[in-house]
Amino acid sequence: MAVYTDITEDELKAFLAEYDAGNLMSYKGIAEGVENSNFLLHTDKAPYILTLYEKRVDRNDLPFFLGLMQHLADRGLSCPLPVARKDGAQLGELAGRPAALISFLEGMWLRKPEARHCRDVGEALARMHLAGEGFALKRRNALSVSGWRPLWDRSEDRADEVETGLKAEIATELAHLEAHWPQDLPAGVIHADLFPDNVFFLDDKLSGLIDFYFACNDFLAYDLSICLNAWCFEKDWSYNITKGMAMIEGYQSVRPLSAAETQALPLLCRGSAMRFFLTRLYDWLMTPPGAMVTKKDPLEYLRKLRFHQAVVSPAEYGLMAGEGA
Ligand SMILES: Nc1ncnc2c1ncn2[C@@H]1O[C@H](COP(=O)(O)OP(=O)(O)O)[C@@H](O)[C@H]1O
Ligand SMILES: N[C@@H](CCOP(=O)(O)O)C(=O)O
Repeated sequence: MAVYTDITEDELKAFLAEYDAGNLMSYKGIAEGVENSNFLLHTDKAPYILTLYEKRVDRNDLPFFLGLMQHLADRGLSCPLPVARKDGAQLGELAGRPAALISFLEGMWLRKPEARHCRDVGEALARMHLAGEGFALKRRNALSVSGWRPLWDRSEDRADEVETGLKAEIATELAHLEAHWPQDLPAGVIHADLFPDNVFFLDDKLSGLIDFYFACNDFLAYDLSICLNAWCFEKDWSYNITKGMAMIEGYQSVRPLSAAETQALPLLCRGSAMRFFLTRLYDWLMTPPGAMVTKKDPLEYLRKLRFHQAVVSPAEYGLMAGEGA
């Protein structure tokens, strides 16, 4: 559950008085999510999402996230929009936290995505990459290769509590990734967390993307590797090549991959598996018992990482022969 900060009706009414968003009729905390506190509000005008940004989100990054949603929506991408206050600001303060009112996006996330949904996600990801062009603000990816070691340093001593031998295995993999990480691939604004819970579908059609709070500038193909990891494995951690093929095909129908991106895909998939393994491991070890958040299993990403380590050709992800040439 992710409601870290509680709010009173009076506080909320005072916050809403700064907006032209109607009169409050009801509000409730949203259980899903990890990073921030989210509430669903109904006013006599519309439903809204209220997000209180918690300590892991740097206040200085908020203009990037909120500005990006606006930029993408202006270019036709379906995503939530920050609602401007009467004074024009997109950000206010509530219960001592930076807070924003966000438009409500209709739809639900898919618990059991199929290959055709993966195709839609690939296509939407590529559309997002194109729509991100020209966005003036920049944000470095703090969770790319240079960010992994500091994260690992904080967990490494206790890693074997999660699985015996983990400490040595991850140390070797991290050194490999640091030594071989690509230097020069097409880059731009990436979502960086486009997991199934961040993609909404309505009547079996993709209705929009949410949760831009890890968005940053990085290699575009790295974002695709994150989606392959998040969408194309089964519950037993086996890779579903039909889903992978559909996702890559959807992506390439909008933005074809270059030969360099295709060649880099296995390594990028290893890297993105490492990234989610490390953040999950850290949370797994550090979150106090009883915290109101559902911890995610780091071992899921260890199994995925091992799959990628055994990949010898990008074709194993479902790329057709000759693609990306
Ligand atoms: N704009 C939105 N429209 C509709 N529902 C939303 C919207 N933003 C968030 N939600 C709901 O809140 C949940 C948590 O939001 P999310 O942004 O993923 O949180 P976090 O950043 O804390 O992980 C989502 O799974 C969804 O149910
Ligand atoms: N997608 C990440 C965790 C971040 O969760 P979100 O609710 O912000 O999408 C993971 O699965 O480890």
